[in-house]
This record gives sequence, C-alpha cells and structure tokens, in this order.
Amino acid sequence: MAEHNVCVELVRERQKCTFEVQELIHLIDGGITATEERREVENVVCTDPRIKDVVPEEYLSHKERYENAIRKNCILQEILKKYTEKRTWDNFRPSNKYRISSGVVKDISPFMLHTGMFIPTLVNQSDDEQKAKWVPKAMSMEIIGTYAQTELGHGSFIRGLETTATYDPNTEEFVLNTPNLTSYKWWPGGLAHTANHCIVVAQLYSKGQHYGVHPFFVQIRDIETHVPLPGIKVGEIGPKLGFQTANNGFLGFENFRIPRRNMLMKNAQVLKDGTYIKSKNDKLTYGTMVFVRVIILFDLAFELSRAATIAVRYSAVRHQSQLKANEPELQIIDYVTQQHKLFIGVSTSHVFRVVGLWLWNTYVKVNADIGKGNMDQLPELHALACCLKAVCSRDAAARVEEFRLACGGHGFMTSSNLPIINGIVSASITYEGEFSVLMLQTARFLMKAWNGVLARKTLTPTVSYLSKFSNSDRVQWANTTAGIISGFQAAAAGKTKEAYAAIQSYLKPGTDYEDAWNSASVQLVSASEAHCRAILCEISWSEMQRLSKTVSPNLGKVLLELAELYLTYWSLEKRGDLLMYTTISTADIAKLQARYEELLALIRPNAVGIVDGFDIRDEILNSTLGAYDGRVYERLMEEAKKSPLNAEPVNESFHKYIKPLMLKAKL
Ligand SMILES: CCCCCCCCCCCCCCCCC/C=C/C(=O)SCCNC(=O)CCNC(=O)[C@H](O)C(C)(C)COP(=O)(O)OP(=O)(O)OC[C@H]1O[C@@H](n2cnc3c(N)ncnc32)[C@H](O)[C@@H]1OP(=O)(O)O
Ligand SMILES: Cc1cc2nc3c(=O)[nH]c(=O)nc-3n(C[C@H](O)[C@H](O)[C@H](O)COP(=O)(O)OP(=O)(O)OC[C@H]3O[C@@H](n4cnc5c(N)ncnc54)[C@H](O)[C@@H]3O)c2cc1C
Repeated sequence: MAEHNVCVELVRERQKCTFEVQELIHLIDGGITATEERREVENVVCTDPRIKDVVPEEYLSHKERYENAIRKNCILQEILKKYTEKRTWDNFRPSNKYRISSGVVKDISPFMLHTGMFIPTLVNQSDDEQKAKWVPKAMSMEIIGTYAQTELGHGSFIRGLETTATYDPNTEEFVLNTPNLTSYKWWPGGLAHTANHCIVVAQLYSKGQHYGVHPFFVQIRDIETHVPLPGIKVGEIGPKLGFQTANNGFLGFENFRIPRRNMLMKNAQVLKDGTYIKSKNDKLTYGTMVFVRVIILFDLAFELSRAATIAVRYSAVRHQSQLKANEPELQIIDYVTQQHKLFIGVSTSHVFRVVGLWLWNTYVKVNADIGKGNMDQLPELHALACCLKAVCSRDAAARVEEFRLACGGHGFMTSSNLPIINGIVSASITYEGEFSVLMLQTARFLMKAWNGVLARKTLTPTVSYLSKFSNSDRVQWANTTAGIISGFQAAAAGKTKEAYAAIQSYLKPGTDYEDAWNSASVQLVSASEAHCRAILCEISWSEMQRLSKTVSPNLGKVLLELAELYLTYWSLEKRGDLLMYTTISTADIAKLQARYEELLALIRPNAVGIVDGFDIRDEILNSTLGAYDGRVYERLMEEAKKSPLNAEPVNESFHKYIKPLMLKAKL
C-alpha cells in the first residue's frame, strides 16, 4: 500500500514493528498464493466503479438499501464467476476469500443464506441424483435459495416446528401447509424478496404416521416473473438491530404441492407408495447447522480482525490528555488501560482462527467417517461445535463492543463501522442455535462423559482430561502456559462434577430427571463454558506454538506473545475458578498480573503491524477511523458532509415547526 499521505503516527508505528508484516499476512491467508489470489479478487471487486456508493448506504431508506445491496451483490456474483469456476463443494475450505462481500455492502448480503446454508444443505442432504439436478443450478445462481427452518412460534426447539408436509400417494406429491400463525416460517435470510427456492424444514406425515422434521426443496416464486406461486404467502419481517440488508422473510403455505422427489433423500426416504425409510441417524437432518456452527468461527475471527484494525489504528492516531504536565498529549494507545481493551481482542481473532481451523479439520474427518457409515464421533463433534459457536460468538460481541468503547465518541458513529460490525456479531449469539440452548447441548455430552468417568471408561479425546482431574480436589498450580491449561481443565472437571452432583441432589423421589436438569442448568452452562475455555486455551496454545515454528523467529515471538496474552488474560478473568479448583495462591495471581502487563508492553510496539497483518483493504474495513492512512479527522468530516441534512443550510422543518413554536412562545 502507498505510504504517501499516511499520518505521521502510523508511519512511526510501522517503523517500530519488529517483524515482517507480509509474513504474517501470508500465514493468515495460508500461503503466498492464497494472499495473491485473495488480493486479486479484492482488487477487481473494490475498484469496480459500480460498487462505489454515492450516498452511504445508511442514509438510504430501508427499501433503497435492500435494492442497492441486491444490485451490488449481483455485480459481485458476476465478477466472482471468473474466480470461482473451479470452486466445488469438494474443494471448499474456509478462507479469507469470502470477506469480499463486506467490500460490497457494509451490512449483510441478501445472498448469504444461498451460499452459507442452501448450497451446503443441497450438497449434504440430497441423494446423488438430486445433487446432480440441483447443485449446479444453485452454484451458478440459476436458482437462488435460502434455509427456512425457524418459525414464528419455534426456533430452538426444532421438534416443535409446525409446518406440515403430508404425502399424497395418489399424485406422488407432498402437500405443504402452515396450520397456524405460529407455524409461519420467520427469519430466513433472503427469503423475503430475493430467493425463488428454499429448503423448508417441515413435519413429515405419510400413511397417517408422523415421522418428525425433514428437509424439502421448494420453489416459492416463478422463475421468470418472480411472482410468489399460488399457495405461497411470502414477505419481509421488518427492520432489526442489524442485518438490515439480509432480507429476512416470512413464509406460509396453503395446500402447496411439491413432487415426492423434492424431499431431500440422502438420509431418509419416502417411497412412491408412501413407505417411510428411516435414516441411519435422525440427527443427520441437523447436519447443515453443524457445518455453519463450525464456519461461524472464521466469520467471528474476521469480524474481530476488522474491529481490531479500526480500534488499534485509531488509538495510535488519537491523542488525548497529558500523562505528565508540560508533555505532549499521549497517543491513547499508550495508556495501559487502552492496551488492556485492545490487545485481548487482537489476540482473540488469532485464537478463533486457529481453533476454527482445528475444528474444521475435525469436522472434515468426522463427516468423512459418517459418509462411511461410522457415526461414533458425531456426538463429540456436535458438543464441540455447540460450545465453541456459543462461547466464541458471545466473546466476539463483547470484544467488538470493547473496541467500540475504546474509540470513545467517534466509535459511536456509524461511519466508524463499529456499530454495524457490532450488529453483525451480536446476531451470531442467537442465530444458528441460541447461546444457552447450545451450551446445554454440550452439557448433555459432559454429563454423559462424567458417567463414563464414574464407570472408569475411556473417554473421547476432547473430554479425556475429565478422568485425569476427577479425583483430586485442588490441582497443583504452576505459573506456566502448561500450568494454565491444566488449571482450566481442572476448573472444567470440577464444574462438571458439581453440575452432575447438583442434578443428583435435585433428583429427590418424585422428581423427574428433566426437572432436576432444569434446576441445575445454571451450573450446567457454567460447566460447558469452563470446558470450552479449556479447549480454546489448549488448542490455541498448541496451534500457535506449532505455527510459530514455521515462521521467522521475530514473527514467531509475536505469535507466542499473543497466545500467552490470551491465556493470561483468561486466567486473571477466571481467577475465582482457579482459586477453587487449583492450588493457585494470591502470590501466583500477582505474578500472572505482572506477566500480563509485561505482555501488553511487549505487544505495544507491534500493535499496528499486527493489525496491518490482517491485511484488510479500506473498502472492506469501511471505517472513517481505521483506514490505512490514519486520516481520521479528515474522513470523519468528509463523511459528515455526505449527510443529506447538510445539503441545505436551513431545513424546511424550521419554517414548518420550529418558527411557529418560537412565535407562539413570544405571545
Ligand atoms: C462451494 C460453495 C459452498 C459455499 C459454502 C460456504 C460459505 C460460507 C459462508 C458461511 C456464512 C455463514 C452463514 C451463516 C448464516 C446464518 C443465518 C442464520 C441461520 C439460522 O439460524 S438457521 C436456524 C438454526 N436453528 C438452530 O440452530 C436451532 C437450534 N436448535 C437445535 O439445534 C436443536 O433443536 C437442539 C440441539 C436444541 C435439540 O434438538 P432436539 O430437541 O430435536 O433434539 P433431541 O432432543 O431430539 O435430541 C437430542 C439428541 O440429539 C443430539 N443432537 C442434537 N442436535 C444434533 C446435531 N446437530 N448433530 C448431532 N447430534 C445432535 C443431542 O446431543 C442429543 O443427543 P443425546 O445423545 O440424546 O444427548
Ligand atoms: C439475524 C438472524 C438471522 C436468522 N436467520 C435465519 C435463517 O436464515 N433461517 C432460519 O431458519 N432461522 C434464522 N434465524 C432464526 C434463529 O435460528 C433463531 O432465532 C434461533 O435459533 C433462536 O431461536 P428462537 O428465536 O426461537 O429463540 P427462543 O428459543 O425462543 O429463545 C428465547 C429464550 O429462551 C431460552 N430457551 C429456549 N429454549 C430453551 C431451553 N431448552 N433451555 C433453556 N433456555 C431455553 C433461550 O436461551 C433464550 O434466552 C435467524 C435469527 C437471527 C437473529
């Protein structure tokens, strides 16, 4: 990037950097070629004049904003075709490439569900014949789809969904119906006015029997005219906290008929005469959700890297207050409280990325085994994906909010982009499985694992530590990274044991297990969180250590500092747990605190270099505060001038309302 016009603070910060930023960029992308390919696509898209907005999207009406998002995303799809010719499901790997959508619209693409859930469901839940028929059309965007599962009355409890698909053997069709107001599909992205097809998750009935929820491929609009087909009631659900351009919709069916072969039949089937063939495992219907929960970690890492870039660069540019009399005002990044706000967010982005890659590799392996009929590892994958999605989304939202606060008043400006990123990340705590609901899924797995501990069984890899720490009351503490990881495992084992005991204590005669579970559920969520933190610490440390050996010593040192900061930060945050479950002393905690402050100081000179290492183009950052050149004040003013209210010196409301009010006051 050109160095001219860069503010003096950022020039100085970049000179201070002790490692090669390019090397970090390549590491994050997964190699030089990956960086080159990403940059090429970004360059083509971001320099296309059709992509640039004359009026910033936040000034547009709700309707205009959607139309603009569609217009620009269609241009994006057209451009991407050239670069995604070789893209197939088989070679799909999560990468930084798909970040380009943020360079097109600031908020969410109305096509997100097409790529993120419609295609993955077609790929994973259709049989070979269905796949051959639908997937190429979806990949080329000949048809546009979404994933319609949630209803007005039910989101978390999938078994409670009310939409029905009743098989009619006379015509060999399913008849879809929305029996009540609460059975309307509600929320699917792109459903309102974008998609012409969707996956509908509905209760299957055949030969008078109920077989639970199944996915169906449903055309909802005419391909030529886009008019909703007869029997389809579809529309938009209205403005939200964020996701303004996601085009979330509602959908109802009135005796809407689809061919029998539109039930996705990889796992379960309905034969022509209505005979139902059961799936090997009925939870395979939930497969797309597992996939997306895994992918969400990359999304969170990326959104955190955007927020971090904005807040760190701004903190280097911004001067405020004097630390010592008669000395210049400090760059706010030099206040240690500011470093405390910033650096954990920077390190968390790296942690989510490397743990995300580990989870992705686990997903690929388990999925391959499932393909061969071996479901043994599905429960462990599900438990991992649930707690990691839940904890990481909640942590990411907290970190983005902290970045916003770290930018003071200017962080509250939409033009900083922090409020929009905030909305995007906050939504992920709820969608694809609400936080507590997913944490309780992991808790189910932990309770089963604890039964295994009591029965002296060999546990699966991610919970094997439970056996190690099951007997000792307080585990020996050591002020090392290995000691911290053991400490987190001891806390997780202790909390799992206590949650298990709490259920037993609530299980008085006459009490159902489910009621005892509900009574103990605060402790169960706490056990899940502790388990997840133990995994985040163990995997991130081992992965960052491994990566540090693959790069130059200078960069390796920085990676280890970031990883150690993460462990130390969370040890201090969770000191209460460590005091309960390990022999940690107040002196040990003081040492951890001192090391934490030392790490902040070590990271400080490299802070701007580290966020430069995320290599996020200005068009993708979309921020007055975070641009590469640091011209914060100029950009704030330039953006303010774009306000339609500034187009005229006196707004007509003065003559209409304010002046009469003033005149009345005179009387
Ligand atoms: C080449 C091109 C491709 C491109 C693709 C890539 C592009 C990348 C872009 C990605 C961008 C990401 C897009 C994100 C968009 C998001 C927008 C939002 C979408 C949505 O929100 S969709 C709706 C999501 N809804 C939910 O998540 C609902 C949450 N609820 C549930 O999951 C479940 O109902 C439940 C888990 C709470 C419980 O279900 P249920 O009551 O039915 O369960 P049971 O009691 O019957 O059974 C419990 C046992 O089953 C196990 N279980 C549950 N779920 C699963 C699962 N998924 N897998 C495996 N096992 C599961 C439980 O553990 C229980 O087992 P046990 O042995 O009895 O304990
Ligand atoms: C931005 C956004 C985009 C979305 N996109 C889609 C989409 O494309 N397609 C789609 O199908 N859906 C979509 N959804 C819906 C989303 O998946 C659901 O909102 C989510 O699964 C939560 O379900 P719910 O809204 O029914 O919440 P509820 O389940 O009603 O949750 C409300 C409260 O009840 C609690 N609760 C519920 N059940 C339990 C329990 N068993 N134990 C303890 N506490 C419980 C929860 O913890 C929460 O505090 C989207 C949602 C959002 C916000």
